[in-house]
Amino acid sequence: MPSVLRVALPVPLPTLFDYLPPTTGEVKAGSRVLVPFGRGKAVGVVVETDVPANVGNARLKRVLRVLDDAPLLDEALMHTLAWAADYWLGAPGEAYANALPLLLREDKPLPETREPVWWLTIAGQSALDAGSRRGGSRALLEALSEGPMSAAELDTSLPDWRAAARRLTEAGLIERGEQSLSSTPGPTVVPPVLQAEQEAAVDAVAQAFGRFQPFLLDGITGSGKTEVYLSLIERALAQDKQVLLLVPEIGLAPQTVRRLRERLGVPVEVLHSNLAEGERARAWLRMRNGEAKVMLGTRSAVFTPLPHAGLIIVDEEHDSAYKQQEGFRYHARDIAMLRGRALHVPVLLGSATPSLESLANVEAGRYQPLHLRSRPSAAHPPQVQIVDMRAQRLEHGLSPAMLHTIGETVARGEQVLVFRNRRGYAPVLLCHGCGWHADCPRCEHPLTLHAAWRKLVCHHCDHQSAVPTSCPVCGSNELKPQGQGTERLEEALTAHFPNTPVLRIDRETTRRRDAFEQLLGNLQADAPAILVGTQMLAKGHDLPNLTLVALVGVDEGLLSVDFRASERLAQLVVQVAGRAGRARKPGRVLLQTHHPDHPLLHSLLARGYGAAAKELLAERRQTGLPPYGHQILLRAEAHQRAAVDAFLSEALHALPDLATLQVAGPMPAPMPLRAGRQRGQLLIESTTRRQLHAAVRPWSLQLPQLPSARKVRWSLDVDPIDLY
Ligand SMILES: Nc1ncnc2c1ncn2[C@@H]1O[C@H](COP(=O)(O)OP(=O)(O)OP(=O)(O)O)[C@@H](O)[C@H]1O
Ligand SMILES: [Zn+2]
Repeated sequence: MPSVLRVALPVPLPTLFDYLPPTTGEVKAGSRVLVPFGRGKAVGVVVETDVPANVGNARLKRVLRVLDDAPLLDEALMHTLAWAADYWLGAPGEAYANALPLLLREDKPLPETREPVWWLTIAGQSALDAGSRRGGSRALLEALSEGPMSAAELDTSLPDWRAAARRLTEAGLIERGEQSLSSTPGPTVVPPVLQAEQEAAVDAVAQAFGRFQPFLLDGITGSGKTEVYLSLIERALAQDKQVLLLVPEIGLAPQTVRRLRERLGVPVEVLHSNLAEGERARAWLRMRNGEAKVMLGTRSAVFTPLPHAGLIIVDEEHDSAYKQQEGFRYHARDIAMLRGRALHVPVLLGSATPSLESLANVEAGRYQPLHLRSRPSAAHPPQVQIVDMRAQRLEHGLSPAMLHTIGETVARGEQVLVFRNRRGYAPVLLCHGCGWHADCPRCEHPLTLHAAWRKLVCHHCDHQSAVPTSCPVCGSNELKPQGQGTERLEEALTAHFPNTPVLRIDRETTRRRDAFEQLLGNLQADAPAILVGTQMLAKGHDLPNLTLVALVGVDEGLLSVDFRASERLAQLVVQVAGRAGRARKPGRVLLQTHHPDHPLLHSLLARGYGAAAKELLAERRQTGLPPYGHQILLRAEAHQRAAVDAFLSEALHALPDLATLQVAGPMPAPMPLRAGRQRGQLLIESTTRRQLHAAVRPWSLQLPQLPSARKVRWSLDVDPIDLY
């Protein structure tokens, strides 16, 4: 057998591919290579070198070109990726592809790591003096008249600058060049003096520098977790080490970047899906080269190379955004742990509402707990009060008590957050004559009415249709919106409080880049306002004049069949409530419900998240559910129900019949039809992870060979967080 290179290619197949090495030169694991693949070419990552081939000589092809002289992915990262691909039972090639920004998965030279900057040309200066340009172009000329600016700077000061930059570059009025990052000013903000508990947390983590140790920083909302991160980042920087800070959402990034830049006085790299590909690749490479020290990013940033690793931080570690829901279905919190272990650095998870998984890890002694129990800048965390909605006359879903308190708050000149986790005007359009309601034809789920768009929209598959003027069944024209979405609440609150600005913040109003920041920027710090929004508003924002949080319509979470629904609801309630009273003014939280006696609400409100989480954990232990039991979910979908059933039953037959495995299904998915596809699943559980993997790993390789596998789309989800 000839010795070959084993290469990961970005295809959804459970294998690596063998290629003959190039005729000259040496290739190292972690380097990218261009190889012939199918009828074309592909860029892959060399996983192993000098291994005996798995296939016969005749079928082996030779690598076309080696793209990297030195490995792009270092040994520690390669090791983590191999482990992760095996654990999540993904296609290994997809795991390696996830680790690289898109631009680095192409057959192109590595981009320059210096940041592009724009400056005025002489012609540009004259155009500005002559006042010959208007609008965005003029704004950009004016901004650059002060001196060159980088993309990142322009992003913060002139959100819509890109189109103008293109026009002005073409007209020769501005020019693009590159500048290295050394010219960042030092810190501009003085850190607060840490409180004793913050200090203790910082010391504990700092003492673990240089070795792997997981920590869970369990600190109430507003307790200063971010200050703990900042102080630790400073300590790591003082030792010339790199830090990776993960946040769950892009929405949190701009605020946090600003806070980091002001405090640390070093360049802070950013990596999230809203960036241009070039910027993502540059940020990744600057960390890889060691030029940059701090990386702030969302889920996929967990793969950032850290040649001088000092610390990994996962903020809001309970957030489900850390789980990738397609392709390589990894969990970034778990990858962070793997990386910490491989790099010998501490990993700090932080949350006001830790996941039950992390709490169980503390209980088992695997994670060291750290606590922050008070708010340094406020007297008390806000109290949550229940508003019983039963038998109340509701005005667009708002009870009189709720409206009254909102009125009092804005009359004092303070701000209110009305939380409703549903976009649109109303979740259902119902015929008052016969009871018909508008359903998505592709999902058989109610369509959401969007009043401003005059459309019915499916929130599961995006199917859209016109709003009927009369009922298609009985012809009645009494079609009534049922229930409230944020759009309807905005309308109702605007009508009820005509003199107070009402701002809606949800996926629709924040579609544009930076819209979220701008909306919040429009809030005057000392003036009254009502914010209406979805969970985008649940976390990470500090609005000092916000003193009332009103939660409406969280009852769905109390009634859900998903075993994680209670945990999610508890987290959401506590996080949203945490937005109230963060500065000196005391905060209040009202929760409006039809189930005032629900046990979860009771323990949550009477004894707090920690106590509620303990009860939920006890239930999970009793029922053998995660984190005490372990699950792998096989999902399948097809246009025909019969194809789904056939595949799942063949899959079930192929599964070894072991006493250590419990199998549920085949069964329809909780949402049996979605976007016109029939969906089904098979849930495999075991009390030990090892046994579960030992059984499922060989089985997963059999699945593509099953006769019915070609007729369905299927996927395996290890530790699924959504069973739908
Ligand atoms: N030691 C301190 N002294 C004074 N103010 C502090 C101190 N630590 C934090 N703060 C302030 O308290 C507020 C909340 O802090 P921070 O944003 O770090 O909390 P957090 O725990 O990350 O919040 P959340 O989880 O709710 O987003 C901020 O305005 C911060 O500047
Ligand atoms: Zn649909």
